[in-house]
Amino acid sequence: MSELTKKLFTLAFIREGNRLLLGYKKRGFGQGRWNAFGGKVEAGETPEEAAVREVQEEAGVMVVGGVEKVGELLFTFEGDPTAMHVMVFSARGYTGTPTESEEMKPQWFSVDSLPYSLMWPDDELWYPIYLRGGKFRGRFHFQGHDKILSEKLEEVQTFD
Ligand SMILES: COc1nc(N)nc2c1ncn2[C@H]1C[C@H](O)[C@@H](COP(=O)(O)OP(=O)(O)OP(=O)(O)O)O1
Repeated sequence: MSELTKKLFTLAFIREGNRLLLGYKKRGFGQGRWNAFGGKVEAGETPEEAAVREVQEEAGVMVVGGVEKVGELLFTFEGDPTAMHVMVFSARGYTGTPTESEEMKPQWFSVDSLPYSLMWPDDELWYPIYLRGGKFRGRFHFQGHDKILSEKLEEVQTFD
């Protein structure tokens, strides 16, 4: 079996009570889907620093008080030797007004009516854990970008 190369990404949430800020991805990977904010971790950055930077670049708001890690996900795609290792964070606070960027169009959603049919198919499996304050670790193997062939998801207390 061939070796997988793992690339590190972030995904970060801005949440205010019962509403969650998502962005409509206008270009690139995941184009046409609503998602949290994130991208590649650059050389010399910690995942936390990358998460804060991506939120600022994509949603136009500044994270205040840092980010808390809430999840760790591994995505693999049939026929693709590169796995996406995604660290999921929740911002402790933010300042500023969400503003459309070249990559994302931000919009607030009620946590009770998230647009799951327009999001990645894995999201409706792990979002409920995040939304009730839990932490999780999961892996999802895709055929194309629409079909999950296999999955493993667990709620965890810590990430050590
Ligand atoms: C496969 O399922 C996925 N579900 C969810 N919810 N999010 C995913 C999934 N696969 C990837 N992602 C996330 C991880 C990252 O936040 C983005 C992809 O990052 P992107 O390619 O946009 O990285 P950037 O550094 O912003 O890229 P460019 O600046 O080169 O456009 O999707």
